[in-house]
Formats: sequence, structure tokens, C-alpha cells
Amino acid sequence: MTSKDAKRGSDPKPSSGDLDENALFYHRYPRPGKLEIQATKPLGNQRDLALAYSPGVAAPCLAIRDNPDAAAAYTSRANLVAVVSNGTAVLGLGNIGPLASKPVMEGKAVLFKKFAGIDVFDIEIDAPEVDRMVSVISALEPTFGGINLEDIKAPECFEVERQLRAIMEIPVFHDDQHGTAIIVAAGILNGLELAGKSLTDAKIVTSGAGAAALACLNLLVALGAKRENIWVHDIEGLVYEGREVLMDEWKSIYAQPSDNRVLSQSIEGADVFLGLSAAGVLKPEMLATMAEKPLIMALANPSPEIMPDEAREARPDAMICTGRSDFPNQVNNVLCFPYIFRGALDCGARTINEEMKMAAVRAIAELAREEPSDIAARAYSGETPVFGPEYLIPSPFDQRLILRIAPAVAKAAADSGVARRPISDMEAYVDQLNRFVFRSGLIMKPLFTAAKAATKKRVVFAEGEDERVLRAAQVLLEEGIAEPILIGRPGIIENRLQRFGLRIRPDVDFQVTNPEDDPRFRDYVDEYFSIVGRLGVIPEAARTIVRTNATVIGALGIRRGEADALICGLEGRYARHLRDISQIIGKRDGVADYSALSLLISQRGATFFTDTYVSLNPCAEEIAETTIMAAHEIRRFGITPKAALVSHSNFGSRDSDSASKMRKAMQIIHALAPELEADGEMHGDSAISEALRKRVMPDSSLSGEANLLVFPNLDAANIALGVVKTMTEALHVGPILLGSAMPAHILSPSVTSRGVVNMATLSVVEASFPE
Ligand SMILES: NC(=O)C1=CN([C@@H]2O[C@H](COP(=O)(O)OP(=O)(O)OC[C@H]3O[C@@H](n4cnc5c(N)ncnc54)[C@H](OP(=O)(O)O)[C@@H]3O)[C@@H](O)[C@H]2O)C=CC1
Ligand SMILES: CC(=O)C(=O)O
Ligand SMILES: [Mg+2]
Repeated sequence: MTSKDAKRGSDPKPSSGDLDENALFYHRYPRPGKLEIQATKPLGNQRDLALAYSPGVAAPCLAIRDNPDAAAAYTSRANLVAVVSNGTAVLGLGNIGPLASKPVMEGKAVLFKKFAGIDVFDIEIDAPEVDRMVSVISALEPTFGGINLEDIKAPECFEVERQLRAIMEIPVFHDDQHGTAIIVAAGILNGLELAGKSLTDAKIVTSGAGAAALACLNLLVALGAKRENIWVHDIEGLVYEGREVLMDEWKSIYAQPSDNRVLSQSIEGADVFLGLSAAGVLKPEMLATMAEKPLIMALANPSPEIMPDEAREARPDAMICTGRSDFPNQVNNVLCFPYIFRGALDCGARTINEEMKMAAVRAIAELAREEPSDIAARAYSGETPVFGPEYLIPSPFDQRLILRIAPAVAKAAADSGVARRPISDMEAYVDQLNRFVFRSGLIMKPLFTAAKAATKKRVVFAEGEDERVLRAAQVLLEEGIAEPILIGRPGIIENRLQRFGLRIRPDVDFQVTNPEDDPRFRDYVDEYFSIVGRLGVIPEAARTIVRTNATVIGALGIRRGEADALICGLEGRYARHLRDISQIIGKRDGVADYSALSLLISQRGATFFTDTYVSLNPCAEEIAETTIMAAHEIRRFGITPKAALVSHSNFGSRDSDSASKMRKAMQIIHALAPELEADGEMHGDSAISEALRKRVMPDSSLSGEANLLVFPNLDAANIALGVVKTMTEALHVGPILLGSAMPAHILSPSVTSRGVVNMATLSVVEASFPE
């Protein structure tokens, strides 16, 4: 397909890797645009209608009439931002008008939502003049908790913002100015520090004298840069004293008393090049004259003032930033605007002031210097970022941004007296942000609390050299959750800890069991042989297995009382790990068979699935046992289990073997665990929807939505788990092994380090409270 075809939309599939074609396809299919509106309250019956709309809606209306602050409690206003543009300076595309700016504004809306949970209406206005912009935007105040001005050209943007800030009682923030300035300032502070230079002495040269460039310079001056060290250029060249063409009050602040006229002259000896203008303005030969270790910020979008490879070739000692995601050091206002608004909205700030902006600069600059974490590693595709020329600022996908910036901004708002609802419990607020970041946080919270309060338990990790385990071990130690024991070669573990920038040290902070050399292994071999000697394993083989199979070593540690819980399965087949656990640790008394429970956490909440990994085709008795064990496990999360035995048959509608099996299992459950809220057999949709269930079975013993789905066989359970997980982008906690005599869990190879932390925490709670 040619890009012309794509534009006409004749073929829904882009045929090449061409970015433009793919972008058009992305925007067009499966439905045009990038946004939709979703209702947050049910509207399923007459009563909902009476509450949501007339007559019930009158109650919140009158409450707000009597107390306007009540709008934050009864409407979505406090979490709703307007992204407003008149399309006069759209990225570096120029004045393409408000309609053509809509994809960018929808894009900003998506970023607000994705990175900070903020809802946005994108509003493109046909208002090129200052007065009209001010009158239209100021009239929007009742709708929004904040206004994000976007891609409005200089100098009009300065006047519009000045007037709106004077009139409006909600934050008005021109992102291209201040969002950009905050992240540029953080990048420059860090870059200069690495180069061993100071902001006060730095020579800064800009290409661009528009919204973004001038706001960056103003903030840099507020941070200590000297106005006489700043050289500003626009389409006319240097901004110099006495220049009359294309000058305005904002630009003239930076006019230099100089005979220089062009960038190639002023760039000589510069420490920083700040490009916020247009593609290709900076030529390689100009770089040659810059000072040692220059910082090059070529930030024009979508194409920078110079491409990084060209810049690197001209100046190998340079630190290079662009606005793009396909190179290191993406200096882009997306690192700031979602989070500064998050902090401002959460404390009901009337404005975003200098104190709040400075707090954001400091938070971003400090974050890049922080010790790398597992979430940062995930944001960087598994590579561990270490503060340096290639990592001056965090990546937009670094989830710590919200955790650092929003609280810092909310605190600065309160301290400077602009917060209507100052945050009184900062710790609880950070917790709330954490839950946004790790959706698992809310559900895992009772387990983390219980594990921290319990006497420390020793958790042995079979794959102790794995990066995810090393990162998890650091979290478990720092949070006081467990004492990790890592099985692995000490030299490798030590090297990797250093490579990933982790602080914990073997033998000081945690124990290592070295499979190649451990004085206890003679005893281990004897013990192992006593278990498997009559299962066809000869002594020679037992010795080899104990030295090479880390799950066997971990399980023997548990059996000998040298550890309290085992985590394995990051490598290798589930069945192999289960065989070793089964042989060495064994089943809990009275349990007929093992089974696996998986927790999926999606936007709709927590749902447990069983048996997702173990029994191919369990009988009715096994299904009943699994359901009861699963219900017990679910209570550890502080959740009351509601079990549905799902089937292709709905309350007796089919007579197949598997339907009969589920009916029989249900009878056993009612007899053995009458307190458990459970019903079946039923269809999957009846399990979730009470309305559907009640239509067929009005007196079902299950109320509301089932949170434990019990499947008739492994195919159904495992397939449903995979499909639902992928379709709802849910987090998987598990698989949780049920039925083991001591806590032992076999994770899946795709588990993340956060997943390892979750499962280790669960195992600590299981070890502390076995029943
Ligand atoms: N990475 C990031 O986060 C951000 C990047 N940007 C990028 O910065 C650029 C400017 O945005 P913004 O400030 O909002 O827009 P403005 O229109 O307000 O400013 C553009 C400035 O660039 C100057 N300029 C344009 N072409 C040239 C050229 N060939 N040589 C020298 N100067 C030139 C203009 O000069 P004149 O007025 O004389 O025409 C003007 O001073 C865009 O490319 C935008 O994408 C902006 C915000 C954030
Ligand atoms: C990133 C941005 O806001 C811009 O380029 O305009
Ligand atoms: Mg912009």
C-alpha cells in the first residue's frame, strides 16, 4: 500500500514498516481516533436511571449550588483537565490549525490517562487571537479542574496564559513552556554536573525564541543561570540589542550587546545547545567549536535540530538529548505534565506556581540519580539505566515519576498556600499513587502488612542468579518482608548485583547456597537418595541431581528446616519442578492432590482461576478439594471467596460427563464447606453476572459476582487464564501451588521481579500462618 492509499483508507493493512503509514493505520483502526468516554457508574435499570439522571441528579446539583467545592465530590471535575489548542504551533509543524492539531491533543489526553490516571477532554478552538482564546478558555472553568494549554505559538501564548492565570481559579499551565522548561532544567542540571560544570558559568545557546525556548531560559535563570551567558536565536538569527525585526517584550529580555548575527558565531565555546525550533538547524561543523563535554539538546519534534548519530560523530564527548522516544535521553514534556497536574489536582491547587515547578525539577533530576530499580529496568526494556551521559533523565515509562513528582508538587502547593485541600497524610497519598502504579498493590497490601509484621521467614530461591530474583531480594530485604536464600554461584551473583546497581551483598545481607560447593551437600545427597532410591535413581545420579538441580536443593533445604518457603520456576517446565517438590516436600496431610490457583488483577478487580497448572482432568472429589483450598488461600488476601463451578452446562442444562462431574463436586463442597458461598455448575457469564444467573436460578446460593472460577479441566482453566489475562491486560499473581506440606511456588518463566516479590510475600504469610 502506498501512503496515498493509506490516506484515502483504501486498505486497512499497512504493508511496510513505514512510520507514517503505520501511524495512519494506528489512528484509523479499529475505530477512528484514540479516545472514548466511559461511564463510571452502573446504568442498568430504572433505579440507576433515576439516580444518574432526573430526578436523582437534582440532589448533587443543589449541593453544588450551595457549596461549589462540593463539585469535587459529586462530579468528575477534580480529575478532569482540558487540553486546549488553537493549532498555531503544533509540534514543529507550525500553524496547521486547530482541526489538524486534534491527533496531538488526543495523544496528550491518552498520556494524561495512561501515566497519571487523569481524564481529559481535548478542546481544539478556532481562536487565533489572544482575546478570543482568553474568552473561550476562561468560560470553561466550571467544567475542569485544570487547563493545559498546548501548541499555541509565541508570543500570543505568553499573553493568553498571563490573562487566564489572572482570571481563573484553577491551574492554567502552558505545557510547551513550563512542562518543557521543567524537564530541560532537570536535564541541564544533571548534564552539567556530569561535565563538572556549574549553571552559573555555563554558556547556553538556543535555537528558537518561542514558547518553549523562552520558558526554559526563564526557569534556568531562576535556577542560577546568568542572563549575559545566554544567546538566543530565531528565524532571524541572534536576538541582539537594537534588533527591530520580529522582536517582542519576552524575547528582548535576552538581547545580547553583540555584533554576532548567526548561530555559527555564538555557539563557539558554548556548554549547552538548546534547540526548540526546527529540524536540521544545527550543523555538525558548528559543534566543533563548542566547549568540552557539550550538552546538546536538540528537542524540535518530530525531527530534531541535529540527529544524534551526526552529533555524536562530530563530537564524541557530547551528551545528546532529543524529544524522540527512539534515542536515549528523551527530553519531552511528557515526563512532567501528567505528574505536575496529578499533584496539583490531588490537593485542589488554585494554580501551578514557581514553587511547584521547582519541586518538579528537583524530583526529576534526583530520580535519574537514584539507584536503579526493577521498574526502571522494565521501563528500559530490561537494560539497567545508570546515571550518566546516556541516562541524564528518566524514561517516560519510568513509573517512579508519578511517585516522586506528584507528592513533591502537592507538598510545594500546600507549603506555598495554594492548595485548597492540602494532603494531610503524605504516606497514605504515596500509597495511593503506588496502587495506581502497581495495580497489584491494593490486593497485595494485607499480605505485605502481615509479612512485615511476622517473625522473619527464610525464603529460598532456586533461580538465585536470575536478575528478577536479585531485584526481588533487594526489595524483600529493604521492606523487611523475608530473609532470602539464593541458590547460585557466589561470583556470578556478586557480578550481577554490581551490574544492576543493587546494594545488597551476599553473606552480609543474605545467604547463598552454592550448588558447586557446599559442605552440607553430603547430607543432602544422603537425604535425597533416601527419598528417591526406590524410585529408580541410583546413588551416582542422586549426587549429580543434588549438585545441578536447584529446585531439588531448595526443596531439601525446606525439608531439613533450613528454609521456610521455596520459590522456583523462573526457568524450566512446571511439571519438572512439581515432581521435585512432590517427592521432597510432599503434600499436606489429608490432601489428595496438588492444584494451582491464579489471581488476575484487572481494571475490574481481582478474579481467581483454578486449577490452572496441575491436574489435566480432575475428578469431582479433587475439584471440591481444590475449591476449598483455593477459598482458604483467597481469605489470606482479605477477600471473601465466592466460588462458581463453571461448565458448558448451566444449572443442569446438559447431561455430559463433565457437567455431572461439576454437579457432584458442588454437592461435596456444600457438604464439606457449608460456609463457603459457592454454586454451580453454571456458564461463565452466569458466574460473573448476577442478573443472568438469577434469570435461570433465582435462588442460587451465590450472590453478586463470583471471584473464584473453578474449571472442569486444565485445558479450560489454562486457556481462560491466558485469554482473559491478555484481553484485559491483567496482572497475574501466581500460580499459587495449593496442597504442599510447606509453602512452595512454581512461578512461570514470564514472571516479573514484582511478581517474584508478590509470591515470596505470599509464601512468607503461608509459612507464618499455616492454617
Ligand atoms: N521536546 C519537547 O518536549 C518539546 C519540543 N518542542 C518543540 O520545540 C519547537 C518549538 O515549539 P514552540 O516553542 O512551542 O513553538 P513556537 O512557535 O512558539 O516557537 C518556535 C521558535 O522556533 C523558531 N524557529 C523556527 N524555525 C527556525 C529556524 N529554522 N531557525 C531558527 N529558529 C527557528 C521560531 O522563530 P520565529 O518566531 O522567528 O519564526 C520560534 O522562535 C517545536 O519543534 C516543538 O515540537 C516544544 C515543546 C516541547
Ligand atoms: C512535546 C510537545 O509538546 C511538542 O513538541 O510540542
Ligand atoms: Mg506541545
